[in-house]
Amino acid sequence: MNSCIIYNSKTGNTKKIANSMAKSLQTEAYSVKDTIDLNNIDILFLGDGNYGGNCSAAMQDFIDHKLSGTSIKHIILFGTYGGLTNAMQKMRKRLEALHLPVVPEEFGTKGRAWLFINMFYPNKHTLTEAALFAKTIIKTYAQ
Ligand SMILES: Cc1cc2nc3c(=O)[nH]c(=O)nc-3n(C[C@H](O)[C@H](O)[C@H](O)COP(=O)(O)O)c2cc1C
Repeated sequence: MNSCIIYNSKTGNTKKIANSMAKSLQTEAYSVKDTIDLNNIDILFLGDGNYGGNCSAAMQDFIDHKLSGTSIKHIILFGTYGGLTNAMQKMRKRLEALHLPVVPEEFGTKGRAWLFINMFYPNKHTLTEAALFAKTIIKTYAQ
């Protein structure tokens, strides 16, 4: 089964998580703004930050216009946030509204925001957790 990691990241936190997952799966992480060939992808990891309680406009556009009609079998959400996971919840609702195959498991973690908030996140520990999460997902769904 082929997997792919796609993220949006305005200040770099979600990108770090995406890259850690990619390293553990020996693949690459792509920005949502890249031109990505979604053919032959079975498992898609999709991640973003939380910006005012929602994911980015770029991610909203990607979900709404790029995923329907592909043969993706499982979509796994991940994200970073200052305090709340509501952007991930909105991503999930958006995917579900389009009947896209988002799985229950997700990975969310704190990301550095505004000066001293979550100053040391993501860190070595959370990056390792993200890598382990990605590996567990592949074991679960790549059958
Ligand atoms: C413009 C902006 C708005 C944000 N709004 C929220 C918010 O409403 N709730 C929250 O928990 N975090 C909020 N944050 C914090 C980010 O979600 C957090 O720093 C996240 O790790 C950013 O991901 P990124 O570095 O990949 O862009 C905001 C950050 C920015 C820059």
